[in-house]
Amino acid sequence: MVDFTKSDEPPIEARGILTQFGTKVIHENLDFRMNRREIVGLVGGSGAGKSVLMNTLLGLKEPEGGSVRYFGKQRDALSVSERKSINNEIGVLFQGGALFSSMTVRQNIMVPLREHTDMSEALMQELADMKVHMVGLPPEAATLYPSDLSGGMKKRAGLARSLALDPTLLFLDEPTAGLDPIGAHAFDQLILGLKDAMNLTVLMVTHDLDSLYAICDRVAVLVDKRIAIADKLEAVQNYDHPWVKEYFGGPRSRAAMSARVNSKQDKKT
Ligand SMILES: Nc1ncnc2c1ncn2[C@@H]1O[C@H](COP(=O)(O)OP(=O)(O)OP(=O)(O)O)[C@@H](O)[C@H]1O
Repeated sequence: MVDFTKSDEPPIEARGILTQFGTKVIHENLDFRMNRREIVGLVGGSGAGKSVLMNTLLGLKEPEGGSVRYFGKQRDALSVSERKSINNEIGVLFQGGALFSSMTVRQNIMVPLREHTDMSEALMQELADMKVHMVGLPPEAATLYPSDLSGGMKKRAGLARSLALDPTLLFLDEPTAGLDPIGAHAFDQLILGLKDAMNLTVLMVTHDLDSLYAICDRVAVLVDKRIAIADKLEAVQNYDHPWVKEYFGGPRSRAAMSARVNSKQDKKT
Protein backbone atom coordinates (compact mmCIF):
# COMPACT_ATOMS: atom_id res chain seq x y z
CA MET A 1 0.00 0.00 0.00
CA VAL A 2 1.20 3.52 -0.81
CA ASP A 3 1.25 5.90 2.15
CA PHE A 4 0.04 9.20 0.72
CA THR A 5 -0.50 10.69 4.13
CA LYS A 6 3.24 11.38 4.49
CA SER A 7 3.10 13.80 1.53
CA ASP A 8 3.17 17.55 2.24
CA GLU A 9 0.98 18.27 -0.79
CA PRO A 10 -2.66 19.29 -0.33
CA PRO A 11 -4.80 16.20 0.29
CA ILE A 12 -7.15 17.21 -2.49
CA GLU A 13 -7.04 19.76 -5.24
CA ALA A 14 -9.13 20.47 -8.33
CA ARG A 15 -7.68 22.46 -11.21
CA GLY A 16 -9.59 23.96 -14.11
CA ILE A 17 -12.58 21.64 -13.74
CA LEU A 18 -15.14 21.63 -16.56
CA THR A 19 -18.33 19.67 -15.94
CA GLN A 20 -21.20 19.47 -18.35
CA PHE A 21 -24.28 17.37 -18.89
CA GLY A 22 -25.03 17.61 -22.61
CA THR A 23 -24.82 21.30 -23.42
CA LYS A 24 -25.47 22.36 -19.82
CA VAL A 25 -22.27 23.58 -18.20
CA ILE A 26 -22.19 23.07 -14.41
CA HIS A 27 -18.56 23.94 -13.59
CA GLU A 28 -16.16 25.95 -15.69
CA ASN A 29 -12.56 26.70 -14.84
CA LEU A 30 -13.20 25.64 -11.27
CA ASP A 31 -10.20 25.59 -8.92
CA PHE A 32 -10.39 24.33 -5.36
CA ARG A 33 -7.88 23.17 -2.80
CA MET A 34 -8.13 21.67 0.67
CA ASN A 35 -5.42 22.09 3.28
CA ARG A 36 -4.62 19.43 5.81
CA ARG A 37 -6.71 19.14 8.96
CA GLU A 38 -9.23 21.81 8.10
CA ILE A 39 -12.99 21.72 7.88
CA VAL A 40 -14.29 23.45 4.76
CA GLY A 41 -17.97 24.18 4.28
CA LEU A 42 -19.10 24.14 0.65
CA VAL A 43 -22.09 26.41 0.02
CA GLY A 44 -23.94 27.56 -3.07
CA GLY A 45 -27.48 27.94 -4.36
CA SER A 46 -29.71 24.97 -5.07
CA GLY A 47 -28.52 23.32 -8.29
CA ALA A 48 -25.20 25.21 -8.25
CA GLY A 49 -23.33 21.91 -8.56
CA LYS A 50 -22.13 21.15 -5.01
CA SER A 51 -23.02 17.45 -5.04
CA VAL A 52 -21.62 17.03 -8.54
CA LEU A 53 -18.39 18.69 -7.39
CA MET A 54 -18.21 16.37 -4.41
CA ASN A 55 -18.68 13.37 -6.71
CA THR A 56 -15.97 14.74 -9.00
CA LEU A 57 -13.55 15.13 -6.10
CA LEU A 58 -14.42 11.61 -4.99
CA GLY A 59 -13.70 10.22 -8.45
CA LEU A 60 -17.30 9.07 -8.92
CA LYS A 61 -17.77 11.53 -11.80
CA GLU A 62 -15.16 12.18 -14.47
CA PRO A 63 -14.97 15.89 -15.32
CA GLU A 64 -15.11 16.89 -18.97
CA GLY A 65 -11.97 18.96 -18.45
CA GLY A 66 -9.34 19.76 -15.81
CA SER A 67 -7.87 17.48 -13.20
CA VAL A 68 -8.25 16.27 -9.62
CA ARG A 69 -5.13 15.68 -7.55
CA TYR A 70 -4.76 13.73 -4.32
CA PHE A 71 -1.68 14.57 -2.25
CA GLY A 72 -0.18 16.19 -5.36
CA LYS A 73 -0.78 13.26 -7.69
CA GLN A 74 -3.12 13.62 -10.63
CA ARG A 75 -5.90 11.02 -10.49
CA ASP A 76 -5.45 9.97 -14.13
CA ALA A 77 -1.81 9.16 -13.37
CA LEU A 78 -2.49 6.88 -10.39
CA SER A 79 -1.63 3.20 -10.67
CA VAL A 80 -4.23 0.61 -9.63
CA SER A 81 -2.63 0.16 -6.21
CA GLU A 82 -2.30 3.93 -5.70
CA ARG A 83 -5.96 4.37 -6.57
CA LYS A 84 -6.84 1.69 -4.03
CA SER A 85 -4.76 3.43 -1.36
CA ILE A 86 -6.43 6.76 -2.12
CA ASN A 87 -9.89 5.21 -1.96
CA ASN A 88 -9.04 3.91 1.51
CA GLU A 89 -8.03 7.41 2.58
CA ILE A 90 -11.47 8.83 1.74
CA GLY A 91 -14.61 8.40 3.82
CA VAL A 92 -18.00 9.64 2.64
CA LEU A 93 -21.26 10.26 4.42
CA PHE A 94 -24.05 10.62 1.89
CA GLN A 95 -27.34 12.25 2.75
CA GLY A 96 -29.53 9.96 4.83
CA GLY A 97 -26.56 7.78 5.81
CA ALA A 98 -27.09 5.38 2.87
CA LEU A 99 -27.08 2.36 5.19
CA PHE A 100 -28.01 -1.11 3.96
CA SER A 101 -31.45 -1.71 5.47
CA SER A 102 -31.04 -5.51 5.68
CA MET A 103 -27.91 -5.23 7.82
CA THR A 104 -27.38 -4.24 11.42
CA VAL A 105 -25.28 -1.17 12.24
CA ARG A 106 -22.31 -3.42 13.03
CA GLN A 107 -22.68 -5.30 9.74
CA ASN A 108 -22.94 -2.00 7.87
CA ILE A 109 -19.70 -0.75 9.38
CA MET A 110 -18.02 -4.05 8.53
CA VAL A 111 -18.83 -3.69 4.80
CA PRO A 112 -15.77 -1.54 3.92
CA LEU A 113 -13.57 -3.60 6.24
CA ARG A 114 -14.66 -6.81 4.49
CA GLU A 115 -14.16 -5.25 1.07
CA HIS A 116 -10.77 -3.62 1.62
CA THR A 117 -8.99 -5.67 4.28
CA ASP A 118 -8.41 -9.32 5.09
CA MET A 119 -9.12 -8.99 8.81
CA SER A 120 -10.66 -11.84 10.77
CA GLU A 121 -14.39 -11.70 11.48
CA ALA A 122 -13.69 -11.17 15.19
CA LEU A 123 -11.35 -8.23 14.56
CA MET A 124 -13.80 -6.62 12.13
CA GLN A 125 -16.54 -6.88 14.75
CA GLU A 126 -14.29 -5.38 17.39
CA LEU A 127 -13.33 -2.46 15.13
CA ALA A 128 -16.95 -1.89 14.13
CA ASP A 129 -17.96 -1.71 17.80
CA MET A 130 -15.15 0.78 18.43
CA LYS A 131 -16.52 3.01 15.66
CA VAL A 132 -20.00 2.75 17.20
CA HIS A 133 -18.48 4.10 20.40
CA MET A 134 -16.47 6.80 18.61
CA VAL A 135 -19.56 8.33 17.02
CA GLY A 136 -21.35 8.46 20.36
CA LEU A 137 -23.83 5.63 19.84
CA PRO A 138 -24.62 3.28 22.74
CA PRO A 139 -23.09 -0.23 22.44
CA GLU A 140 -26.50 -1.82 21.88
CA ALA A 141 -26.95 0.24 18.70
CA ALA A 142 -24.49 -2.15 16.99
CA THR A 143 -27.12 -4.86 16.76
CA LEU A 144 -29.98 -2.62 15.61
CA TYR A 145 -31.21 -2.29 12.02
CA PRO A 146 -31.42 1.15 10.34
CA SER A 147 -35.22 1.09 10.62
CA ASP A 148 -34.82 0.95 14.43
CA LEU A 149 -32.75 4.15 14.52
CA SER A 150 -33.73 7.81 14.81
CA GLY A 151 -32.57 10.25 12.12
CA GLY A 152 -29.65 11.42 14.25
CA MET A 153 -28.60 7.85 15.09
CA LYS A 154 -28.71 6.93 11.39
CA LYS A 155 -26.35 9.80 10.61
CA ARG A 156 -24.00 8.64 13.35
CA ALA A 157 -24.13 5.05 12.08
CA GLY A 158 -23.41 6.28 8.53
CA LEU A 159 -20.53 8.32 9.90
CA ALA A 160 -19.18 5.27 11.73
CA ARG A 161 -19.18 3.34 8.45
CA SER A 162 -17.44 6.17 6.61
CA LEU A 163 -14.71 6.11 9.28
CA ALA A 164 -14.31 2.32 9.19
CA LEU A 165 -10.99 2.42 7.31
CA ASP A 166 -9.61 5.37 9.32
CA PRO A 167 -9.59 7.80 6.37
CA THR A 168 -7.68 11.09 6.34
CA LEU A 169 -10.26 12.80 4.14
CA LEU A 170 -13.92 12.94 5.05
CA PHE A 171 -16.70 14.14 2.73
CA LEU A 172 -20.06 14.97 4.23
CA ASP A 173 -23.13 15.75 2.12
CA GLU A 174 -25.49 17.92 4.15
CA PRO A 175 -24.76 16.04 7.40
CA THR A 176 -27.13 18.05 9.59
CA ALA A 177 -30.07 18.17 7.15
CA GLY A 178 -33.20 16.83 8.80
CA LEU A 179 -31.82 17.05 12.35
CA ASP A 180 -33.39 19.28 14.97
CA PRO A 181 -31.15 22.16 16.21
CA ILE A 182 -29.97 20.24 19.27
CA GLY A 183 -29.18 17.13 17.21
CA ALA A 184 -27.46 19.26 14.57
CA HIS A 185 -25.33 21.03 17.18
CA ALA A 186 -24.33 17.70 18.74
CA PHE A 187 -23.43 16.31 15.30
CA ASP A 188 -21.31 19.40 14.54
CA GLN A 189 -19.43 18.95 17.80
CA LEU A 190 -18.92 15.27 17.01
CA ILE A 191 -17.34 16.17 13.66
CA LEU A 192 -15.09 18.72 15.35
CA GLY A 193 -13.99 16.18 17.98
CA LEU A 194 -13.33 13.47 15.39
CA LYS A 195 -11.39 15.88 13.20
CA ASP A 196 -9.02 16.57 16.10
CA ALA A 197 -8.84 12.95 17.25
CA MET A 198 -8.29 11.46 13.78
CA ASN A 199 -6.45 14.39 12.10
CA LEU A 200 -9.19 14.54 9.49
CA THR A 201 -9.51 16.94 6.57
CA VAL A 202 -13.23 17.50 6.12
CA LEU A 203 -15.27 18.82 3.21
CA MET A 204 -18.87 19.44 4.15
CA VAL A 205 -21.59 20.37 1.67
CA THR A 206 -24.09 22.26 3.75
CA HIS A 207 -26.99 24.66 3.87
CA ASP A 208 -26.65 24.89 7.63
CA LEU A 209 -25.42 28.34 8.63
CA ASP A 210 -24.98 27.24 12.24
CA SER A 211 -22.46 24.60 11.12
CA LEU A 212 -20.52 27.17 9.10
CA TYR A 213 -20.28 29.46 12.08
CA ALA A 214 -19.59 26.73 14.61
CA ILE A 215 -17.03 24.40 13.06
CA CYS A 216 -15.77 25.44 9.60
CA ASP A 217 -12.23 26.79 9.23
CA ARG A 218 -13.03 28.05 5.75
CA VAL A 219 -16.10 28.45 3.59
CA ALA A 220 -16.01 27.78 -0.17
CA VAL A 221 -18.69 29.45 -2.26
CA LEU A 222 -19.79 27.81 -5.51
CA VAL A 223 -21.41 30.45 -7.71
CA ASP A 224 -21.24 31.22 -11.42
CA LYS A 225 -19.89 27.71 -12.11
CA ARG A 226 -16.73 28.12 -10.03
CA ILE A 227 -15.44 28.50 -6.49
CA ALA A 228 -15.58 32.28 -6.26
CA ILE A 229 -13.99 32.43 -2.81
CA ALA A 230 -12.72 29.90 -0.26
CA ASP A 231 -11.67 31.75 2.83
CA LYS A 232 -12.39 32.39 6.48
CA LEU A 233 -16.03 33.15 7.18
CA GLU A 234 -15.38 36.84 7.91
CA ALA A 235 -13.76 37.33 4.48
CA VAL A 236 -16.49 35.38 2.71
CA GLN A 237 -19.23 37.41 4.38
CA ASN A 238 -17.69 40.59 2.95
CA TYR A 239 -17.30 39.16 -0.54
CA ASP A 240 -19.03 41.29 -3.10
CA HIS A 241 -21.46 38.97 -4.88
CA PRO A 242 -25.28 39.19 -4.88
CA TRP A 243 -25.78 35.54 -3.83
CA VAL A 244 -23.24 35.84 -1.00
CA LYS A 245 -24.82 39.07 0.24
CA GLU A 246 -28.26 37.51 0.24
CA TYR A 247 -27.07 34.30 1.90
CA PHE A 248 -25.06 35.91 4.67
CA GLY A 249 -27.15 39.04 5.01
CA GLY A 250 -30.44 37.25 5.67
CA PRO A 251 -32.15 36.83 9.05
CA ARG A 252 -31.06 33.20 9.45
CA SER A 253 -27.43 34.18 9.01
CA ARG A 254 -27.75 37.01 11.53
CA ALA A 255 -29.31 34.58 14.03
CA ALA A 256 -26.50 32.05 13.53
CA MET A 257 -23.87 34.76 13.92
CA SER A 258 -25.40 36.11 17.10
CA ALA A 259 -25.62 32.55 18.52
CA ARG A 260 -21.89 32.22 17.90
CA VAL A 261 -21.11 35.52 19.60
CA ASN A 262 -23.23 34.48 22.61
CA SER A 263 -21.57 31.09 22.84
CA LYS A 264 -18.10 32.74 22.77
CA GLN A 265 -19.18 35.10 25.54
CA ASP A 266 -20.59 32.18 27.58
CA LYS A 267 -17.23 30.40 27.31
CA LYS A 268 -15.42 33.47 28.64
CA THR A 269 -17.63 33.85 31.72
N1 LIG B 1 -26.59 12.86 -13.93
C1 LIG B 1 -27.02 14.06 -14.28
N2 LIG B 1 -27.50 14.31 -15.51
C2 LIG B 1 -27.90 15.54 -15.88
N3 LIG B 1 -27.87 16.63 -15.06
C3 LIG B 1 -27.41 16.44 -13.81
C4 LIG B 1 -26.96 15.16 -13.36
N4 LIG B 1 -26.54 15.29 -12.07
C5 LIG B 1 -26.74 16.59 -11.75
N5 LIG B 1 -27.22 17.28 -12.79
C6 LIG B 1 -27.54 18.72 -12.81
O1 LIG B 1 -26.40 19.41 -12.35
C7 LIG B 1 -26.80 20.57 -11.60
C8 LIG B 1 -26.10 20.58 -10.26
O2 LIG B 1 -26.63 19.55 -9.45
P1 LIG B 1 -26.17 19.30 -7.94
O3 LIG B 1 -26.98 18.18 -7.42
O4 LIG B 1 -24.69 19.16 -7.89
O5 LIG B 1 -26.60 20.68 -7.26
P2 LIG B 1 -26.46 21.09 -5.73
O6 LIG B 1 -25.69 22.37 -5.68
O7 LIG B 1 -25.91 19.95 -4.93
O8 LIG B 1 -27.98 21.39 -5.36
P3 LIG B 1 -28.81 21.17 -3.99
O9 LIG B 1 -28.26 22.16 -3.00
O10 LIG B 1 -30.21 21.52 -4.40
O11 LIG B 1 -28.65 19.74 -3.57
C9 LIG B 1 -28.32 20.52 -11.51
O12 LIG B 1 -28.84 21.38 -12.49
C10 LIG B 1 -28.65 19.07 -11.82
O13 LIG B 1 -29.91 18.97 -12.44
